[in-house]
Amino acid sequence: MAVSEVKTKKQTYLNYIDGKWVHSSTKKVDKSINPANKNEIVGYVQQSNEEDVNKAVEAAKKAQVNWRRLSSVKRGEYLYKAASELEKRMDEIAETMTREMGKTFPESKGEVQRGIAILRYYAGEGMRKIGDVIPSSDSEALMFTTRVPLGVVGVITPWNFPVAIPIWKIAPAIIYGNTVVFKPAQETAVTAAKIVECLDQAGLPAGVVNMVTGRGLVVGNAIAEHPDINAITFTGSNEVGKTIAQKAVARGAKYQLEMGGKNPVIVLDDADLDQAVEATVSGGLRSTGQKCTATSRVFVHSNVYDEFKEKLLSRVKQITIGNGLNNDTWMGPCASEKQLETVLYYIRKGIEEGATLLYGGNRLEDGEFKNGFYVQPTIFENVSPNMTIAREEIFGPVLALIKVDTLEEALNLANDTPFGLSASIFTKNIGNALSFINEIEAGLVRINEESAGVELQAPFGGMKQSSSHSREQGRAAIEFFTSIKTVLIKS
Ligand SMILES: NC(=O)c1ccc[n+]([C@@H]2O[C@H](COP(=O)([O-])OP(=O)(O)OC[C@H]3O[C@@H](n4cnc5c(N)ncnc54)[C@H](O)[C@@H]3O)[C@@H](O)[C@H]2O)c1
Ligand SMILES: O=CCCC(=O)C(=O)O
Repeated sequence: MAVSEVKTKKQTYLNYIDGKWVHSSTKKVDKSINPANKNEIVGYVQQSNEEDVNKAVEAAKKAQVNWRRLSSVKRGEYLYKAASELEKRMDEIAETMTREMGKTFPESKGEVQRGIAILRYYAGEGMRKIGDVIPSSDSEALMFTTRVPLGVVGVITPWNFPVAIPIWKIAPAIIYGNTVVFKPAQETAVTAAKIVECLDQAGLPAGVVNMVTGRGLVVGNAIAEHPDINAITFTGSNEVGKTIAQKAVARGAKYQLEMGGKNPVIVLDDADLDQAVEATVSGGLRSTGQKCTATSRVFVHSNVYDEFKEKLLSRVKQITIGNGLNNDTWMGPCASEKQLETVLYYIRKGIEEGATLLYGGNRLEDGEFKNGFYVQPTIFENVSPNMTIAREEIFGPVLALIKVDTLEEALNLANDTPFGLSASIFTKNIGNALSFINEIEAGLVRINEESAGVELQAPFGGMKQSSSHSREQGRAAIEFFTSIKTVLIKS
């Protein structure tokens, strides 16, 4: 909700433009609230407009030349310092993340640790090679490739990994010599401001990273359309991603999209069922199912279906739900009321379309849950491939069990989706594992491991409509954030 001229003891977080913390031109702020208790305000964040984006782009453009002329080794030193700043504030920032979007404190802390490791990884990247010598057909010539930054990069991020995703975009962008205009999800803009504080504390030159918070339709759109933003890296929904791609193409900007998933797990009859159950629960329900890599569809071989189902139900019944700051909470609330409504919509849809609700399905509203956006972990069976819950991304703690008789049937059904982000199989048979690796349409292929979880040094991204076919993280990031120059020198 927009609040004008708020007078409050809660901290108001500002935009960060040209090395300074500044109010937005609108003088309006949004409340960032705690999904575990909607009456708790975590902070106020700027509700910015196009004018603020213009100022940020101007600052980023001005900073770009000096930044790109600095050696990448020197640029890396700023990232090492930012990592140390983040490390000093690990608990505080993890707590803010839990308060702002609900994931449990240990998960938040793990994510901040991941952010620190990403910063250090890309700091080291400043010392790695950026080109190759290629033989020329002219024996008198030297031919090689080098890489140059793209210029100003727009970074647009979602709320579900409010530390890791911004850092895995901003760190490679700046190590390769780009400057950044960063627009975090408004739901987690306080956490984002704290990351930017760490970059500021690291002494990053003014204008290298700028942050403008606000609504997607206003600030995000202004970034997508700005003629001086040379590239946009976006993570979020398919709906928004596609509009950004169209706007980028229309003005010749480079773009990168990481979007949704409908991630399958296949459990064959030779699987270790305890391992498969644990991975399904962890991959599907941690972070309240709000990961693009979350398990959503579980294809179980008919020979072990009943046993798997019983084990799964008994494990899910042990899940403790509550405020993510409580030590004994395993699953926190949905990140927002909107997200809770989306999850409840899909649960209703599943029931209406004839799936069998095996467990959960309800909002929790009594006692400690009264003011939060809590939903039970939910399991459906008798889900047919054409049902909405088998086709659309839910982004909540909902699993659909589907019985199959063969690996081939499981693969056909698993691939029957527009998405292709992550996929797992549980089997002890190497032949089945190899068939899965070859046939599954997913960017992340996991054998006897949950569908969620990403290693920062490895390429990350999806096939089909889960991504724009590029990859983030690890060395793969260089492909998006730089342009290749092929140089030929002759005396
Ligand atoms: N593949 C991945 O790596 C990955 C990771 C995390 C989340 N996601 C996806 O993100 C979605 C959930 O996140 P969300 O609800 O924040 O997504 P979203 O698309 O609503 O928002 C993402 C970002 O885009 C901004 N935005 C919204 N409308 C915009 C517009 N018209 N123009 C420009 N920017 C706009 C938002 O303010 C936010 O910063 C899910 O679909 C999930 O699968 C994907
Ligand atoms: O939500 C998308 C990112 C997924 C991720 O980082 C993970 O699965 O750990």
